[in-house]
Amino acid sequence: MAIQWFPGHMHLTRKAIGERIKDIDVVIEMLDARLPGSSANPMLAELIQGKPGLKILSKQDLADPVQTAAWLNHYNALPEVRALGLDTSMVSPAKALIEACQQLAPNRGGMVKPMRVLICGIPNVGKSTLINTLKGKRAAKTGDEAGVTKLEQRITLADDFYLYDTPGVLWPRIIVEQSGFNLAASGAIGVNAFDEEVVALELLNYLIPNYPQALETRYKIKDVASHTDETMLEAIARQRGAIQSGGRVNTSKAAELVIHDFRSAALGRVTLETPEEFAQWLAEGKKADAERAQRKEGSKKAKKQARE
Ligand SMILES: Nc1nc2c(ncn2[C@@H]2O[C@H](COP(=O)(O)OP(=O)(O)OP(=O)(O)O)[C@@H](O)[C@H]2O)c(=O)[nH]1
Repeated sequence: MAIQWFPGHMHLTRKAIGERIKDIDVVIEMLDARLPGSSANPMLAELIQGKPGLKILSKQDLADPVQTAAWLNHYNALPEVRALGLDTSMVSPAKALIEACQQLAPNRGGMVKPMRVLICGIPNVGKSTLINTLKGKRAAKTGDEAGVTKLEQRITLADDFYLYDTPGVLWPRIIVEQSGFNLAASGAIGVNAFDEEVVALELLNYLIPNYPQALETRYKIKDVASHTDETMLEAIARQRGAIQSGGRVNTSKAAELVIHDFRSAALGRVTLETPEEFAQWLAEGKKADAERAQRKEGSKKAKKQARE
């Protein structure tokens, strides 16, 4: 799925992270618990230069708790990585966050230096919400520290614990096609950048085998398993009275409804990818990407030869 990126912003963000990273002890990456793999930024690994990482699965109140546990286990099994699930219902997430960072970077010159933590995440993942909760009364915003860009803010979480917000936006180049659909369904991508009907069909394609009960309960449609994504979208349109003049079903309206119901958890708590599924999509995506690059290189060579 083609998505409009903003290379200018990206460049500034990469530069700012590059400048800041040498002073950082731990990098927090916020991920959407409904799509942890797709909301991750593969480029981050190369930017953070092997610093320990804390993955925060945000919006866990909207995600399938079984899958959130599976993703947390998956990340916690990786070296130099810890993972935490959070949502806005946690009154005081700072304690868990500080503890996890201290476990990841216990020896910083005998604890004399303060802990410096950088927080990153794709748009809409809940970064501002978490930062505002963390700020509470201890808010300290500084833009005048050497090397701190104007956009960057520093939050003092404890006397010896500083949290730096990444300036700008860090978008990945999406090589997993399914990730584009899942990001669009989650609300991370502006509505003008994708076709709602295509995204709703992909969503239904995942929900029919994985969350049939959720569809049956929400839309009062029996025998969900007998439906394809297209017949399901039509059935939802009919069920909800989304009918155009002439009696044709309004699948565009139904698509809007399905996406809204997923985002608001009216369908219940749903996760769109398991660690195993995402690993497989990623392997396929990388293979297709390499083949594309090879074809491009081949056609470049052929054009060059034709010119000579
Ligand atoms: N249900 C639920 N909604 C959340 C949670 N955290 C954030 N949200 C909602 O998600 C939306 C995006 O949250 P923000 O905090 O603005 O996300 P952001 O990552 O700062 O987004 P940008 O400002 O685009 O970078 C808002 O509507 C929040 O209310 C959560 O834990 N649970």
